[in-house]
Formats: sequence, structure tokens, C-alpha cells
Amino acid sequence: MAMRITPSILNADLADLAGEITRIPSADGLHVDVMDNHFVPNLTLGLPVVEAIQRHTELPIDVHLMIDDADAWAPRYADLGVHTVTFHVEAARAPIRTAREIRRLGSRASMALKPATPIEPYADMLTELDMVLLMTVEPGFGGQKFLDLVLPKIRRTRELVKATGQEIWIQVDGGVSLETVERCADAGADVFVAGTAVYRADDPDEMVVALRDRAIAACGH
Ligand SMILES: O=C(CO)[C@H](O)[C@H](O)COP(=O)(O)O
Ligand SMILES: [Fe+2]
Repeated sequence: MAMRITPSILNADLADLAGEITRIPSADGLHVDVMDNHFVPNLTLGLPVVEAIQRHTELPIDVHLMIDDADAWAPRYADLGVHTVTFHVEAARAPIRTAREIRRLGSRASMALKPATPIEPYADMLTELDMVLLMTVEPGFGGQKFLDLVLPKIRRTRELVKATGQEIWIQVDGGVSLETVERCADAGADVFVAGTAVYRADDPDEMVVALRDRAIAACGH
């Protein structure tokens, strides 16, 4: 199973995004955190900035929407032509329709769950998704401590994904580092967001490679 590292630019120098992106050529994608100060108590960036980032990178862009009214906003990001659009199920009124709309517009559809949101109620809609994002911190801020209590949900999600017979990626986001990446990979994750670990490293690209190597070594599924 391929292991992918998608660094978050949340803790990069936001005034020099173009420069920061060139520091991680080995990344498998670029994770962009969109926050609206309603769904989470923090405000970052939106459509115009994502559109501008697209002009500066060949990396697949993975947009993580932490915003209310996900049904209305997610298709607008897919419309930009980004690789993946992730919306939070807690912010969606019609997650199946929204996932289908993202796919219809040509992006991969992904749904995120906060740490306390169970996966079981969504088992039957997994086939509508290309990726599930399991938050390993409460969304809103970079640099938080990894929540081990999410590990059983990662395992359960891997079982449910296996049962579909489809290739649905499982992404973890929050507190992923050299210390925690193995636990996530062993539990069944195959896409890893790392913000602080990558952008606070002396050599961010070396860290991307090191995280991927550890994930591959620990892959227990
Ligand atoms: O979605 C997020 C926060 O809500 C970020 O992607 C995440 O926190 C990455 O930062 P770090 O690796 O520092 O935890
Ligand atoms: Fe994120």
C-alpha cells in the first residue's frame, strides 16, 4: 500500500507561500487548511489564495475545509480543479450529495470527522468517497498534541474500507510526527498530514522522506 505525505502549510511562512512550497519537492501533495472562524475558532485563507497557490505548484492540492455550510462551499473549491476537496461531516447537511457534486466537478471527494465523531453511521456511504480524513486533534490550530484515542477509529475505518472492496484512502491530520506516524500507519492510515513536524524541521524535505519511510516500515495492513 502506498504511503503518502501531504504537508500542511498552516505553520509555514504564510507571507511567502510560493517559497515555502518549493521546500518540499518530495511531498505527495499540499494540504491547505481553510478556516472560517465559525466552524473552528480560527481564520486562515479561502478561494482566492487556493487559486493563487495553484499557479505556483505542480503538487496535487488537498483542500481541508473547516467551514460551515460545507454543501455550498465544497463544490466551489472542486470547481478550481484541485486534486481533493475534504469537507467536515459535522458541517454538511447533505454529505452524499456534496460528495457526488465534488466528484462530478472532477476532484476527489473526501469527508472529515472530528475526533469525537464516530465512523459507523457513515459506513454505507464510504463508497461515495475517495478519502476519509480522521482528525487526530480538534480542528482549528496547528501544533497540537496527537490524540491516541483516535487510533481505534482508524482501525475500524480500515476494516470498513476493506469491506467495500474499493481503494479509499484514510488520511490522518493533527500532531503527526516521527513519534506518532508509526501508530497511525499500523492502525491503517495511508495519507499523513504533517504541519509543524515538516515546517519546523531544519530540512522540511528530509522530514517528508523520513515520515514516509517510517510509515512504510510500520504499515501493518
Ligand atoms: O487541520 C489542521 C488543524 O485543524 C492542520 O492540518 C493540522 O493541525 C496540521 O498541523 P500540525 O501537524 O502542526 O498538527
Ligand atoms: Fe488540516
